[in-house]
Amino acid sequence: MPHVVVVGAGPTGVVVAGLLARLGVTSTVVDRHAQPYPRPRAVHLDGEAVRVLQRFGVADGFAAISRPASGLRLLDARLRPFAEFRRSSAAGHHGHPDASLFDQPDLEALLRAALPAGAVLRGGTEVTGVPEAGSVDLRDLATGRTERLRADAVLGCDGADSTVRPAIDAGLRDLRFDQRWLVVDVRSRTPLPGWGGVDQVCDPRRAATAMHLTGERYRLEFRMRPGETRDGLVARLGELTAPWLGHLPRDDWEVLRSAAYTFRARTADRWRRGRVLLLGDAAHLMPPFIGQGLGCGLGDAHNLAWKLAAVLHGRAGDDLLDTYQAERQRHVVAVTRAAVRVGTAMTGGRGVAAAVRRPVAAALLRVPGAQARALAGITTRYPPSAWADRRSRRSPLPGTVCPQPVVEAGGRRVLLDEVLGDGFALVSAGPVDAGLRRRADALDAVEVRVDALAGWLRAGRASAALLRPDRVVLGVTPA
Ligand SMILES: O=C(O)/C=C/c1cccc(O)c1
Repeated sequence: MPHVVVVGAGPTGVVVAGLLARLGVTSTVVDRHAQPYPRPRAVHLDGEAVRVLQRFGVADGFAAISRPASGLRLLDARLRPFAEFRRSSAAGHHGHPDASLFDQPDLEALLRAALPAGAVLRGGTEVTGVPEAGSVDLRDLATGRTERLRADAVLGCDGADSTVRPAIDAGLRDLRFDQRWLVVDVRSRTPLPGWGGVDQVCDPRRAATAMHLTGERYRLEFRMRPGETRDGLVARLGELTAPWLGHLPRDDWEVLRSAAYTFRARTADRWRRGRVLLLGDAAHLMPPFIGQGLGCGLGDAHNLAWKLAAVLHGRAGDDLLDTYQAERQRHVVAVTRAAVRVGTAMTGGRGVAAAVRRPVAAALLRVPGAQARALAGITTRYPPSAWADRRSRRSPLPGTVCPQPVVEAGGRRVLLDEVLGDGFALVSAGPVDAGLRRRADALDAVEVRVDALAGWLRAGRASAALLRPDRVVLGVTPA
């Protein structure tokens, strides 16, 4: 059975290992840390990312540790909202709420507990070398013992300071954003007033972020000024947090974790050398202002797992792996630029510029469709030209992700992906042409009639769609 070494046991590493195990590829997941990383990290996933967690097998577990969020608001320096991006708590396009908030330690515990037997986690272990072909050198940090492990592929999921990235001679392209922020997780016994979403305070003197995570936990973030240190700001936490916590007796709330981060926008200039590939923060860094960093890592895992499994099982050539960076980098860079736009709105301009921003942004956001465009770049859409046949190109669906409605199966109502399984799928609400069926047969696709997809197919001028294992549309029968 093919075996992969995954470097980094954060959510992206654990999820890619789990997805590979479902596809018959075993893995060793190594991490320098013996325990999950304790500093404040990701807090938000959109519905598409939760759909990846569903594939991994923890959709219900995630629902239990998260809550749907109401969306994102921009506030002025006096905390008056001037723009709002609303999210519904109902299931959206992907069958899950469009925005969910959670505490990353809860997510890491959930993922690790659900890691399938084919994936073995080894904490307290570092990678000392990634030779080109077929193996990885490891060192146990407690004993110093070294070992060479067989690896048909190596996946660098080892974050911003990746050791795999330099091993494939990848550099980082600067997408022009560098700011120091203090990130603080707080527990408050008294519920804080709020609207259930994320508040971004657009104040060039001290931009800030505030949100309720789950239960008694809240996340607050503050831009650091030049010369400020983490310890200096932590000492002034009472003053910084006063707008949110100032009305509470001091022993009503406590700081759970705090850390200073440099929020950066970067993309690796290469994501792959041979069968050594980068995922998540090892491949891209984005500021957190639209909560998309971790979701992009999970998207990388979803995109790559089925391709790598096909290559390692000998069902596809290595050139299939070329499509990984081609598809993901373009999407992630668009998301990163959207995050930088929000960050610039929060922190840029002083005096007249800051005063003008409020009415201009409010007017712009009243234009129909402007809210969607303001966060444009977030919907996954891969360029289909490389793999869509001529007939399919008349439809806008190839390259987009199929929705996930609830369907009836075996007398139960379940989410569509549960019926489609882990491979290719042919979904229809009308005729399937012979060409698409031939393609589907060659890919061993399951065929399912899904009346709940009729509206989506009709809008896409199609009666049937062939889906990849990551539910991206490969081709259609034109209607
Ligand atoms: O766009 C949304 O609905 C949420 C954005 C978000 C989530 C978490 C953290 C953030 O800084 C923004």
